[in-house]
Amino acid sequence: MTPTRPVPAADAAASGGPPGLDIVCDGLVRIFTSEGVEVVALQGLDLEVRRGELVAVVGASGSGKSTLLNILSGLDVPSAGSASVAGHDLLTMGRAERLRYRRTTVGFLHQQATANLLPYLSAIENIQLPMLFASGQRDERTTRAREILQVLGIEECAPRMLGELSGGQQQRVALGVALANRPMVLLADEPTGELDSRSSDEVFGAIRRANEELGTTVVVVTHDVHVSEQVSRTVAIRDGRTASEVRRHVTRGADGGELVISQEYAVLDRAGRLQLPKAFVTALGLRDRVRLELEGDHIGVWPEQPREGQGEEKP
Ligand SMILES: Nc1ncnc2c1ncn2[C@@H]1O[C@H](COP(=O)(O)OP(=O)(O)OP(=O)(O)O)[C@@H](O)[C@H]1O
Repeated sequence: MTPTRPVPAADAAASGGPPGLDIVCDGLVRIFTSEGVEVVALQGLDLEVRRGELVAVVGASGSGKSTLLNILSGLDVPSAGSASVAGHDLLTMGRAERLRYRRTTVGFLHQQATANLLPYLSAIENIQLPMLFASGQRDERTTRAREILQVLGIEECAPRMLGELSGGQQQRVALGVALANRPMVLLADEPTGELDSRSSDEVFGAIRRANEELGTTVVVVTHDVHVSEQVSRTVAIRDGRTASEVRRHVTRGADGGELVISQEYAVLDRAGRLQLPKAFVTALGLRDRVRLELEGDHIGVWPEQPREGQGEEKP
């Protein structure tokens, strides 16, 4: 399900990142201070995304999803840890590199289409606008904008003003703006959050085509189960850490039809920590300490038992 395609031109020259990986976050920490109170939004988050992958990020409100996207987009800087995107070190890059990075390496799609669009420009003019800040001739910009409109399935919208477009069409034009400078990575924050299910399908279909036909690596934050179930990897964030992952692949069933197999994994960080799923913790009443036992090919986890003859352990 994860295609391998040509690297987008805008950042093909970027070097220094691990081969085949577009995003690498290691022990990422972001602490906000608000009115003297510290809020730890990310507490040692690890994440790797391969070139050309389409990954969904899910998690409860306040778990740190937007904080992660803001860091990956170059808008915000982490407090500690390391993060690199397409070979750019997000902690150490200077102002000029950060500006170039935000213009050409990453594209950002917001929940509200209007955040990416100017109402007094047509759809194609909106898509051409970010290209003015990168290199290229006028003809080249027009050709590329038309190609993008075609990939996103909205060629007929080229001359229309925003008021003449449906919500789903506006969001696809906004996606075109995010893709205008051929970014290596597209970051989308709840891109279907304000749309009905038909428009949501159209927008997510356009994101998939950008991933498959333009080779753009995509990270999409979503609460939309319909979206997260359509990607090969969904990463769940809990309390500022990547807690678990669902991987899906398509196989053939006994009747020859397509069968989607999905498997949930807990994420083990470099220090050996993992978060047990809440349902498992509740089912066995686990708390404070658990007993571990190494078996031949797995580890057993048991609730702590009072020691024989001693009853409850004293503090
Ligand atoms: N600028 C800020 N100042 C102080 N605290 C912040 C700031 N930005 C985020 N936070 C806090 O950091 C935590 C993570 O917030 P974040 O917006 O990343 O969560 P989220 O998973 O995107 O939530 P939602 O799904 O509601 O958008 C929250 O406790 C939030 O209140």
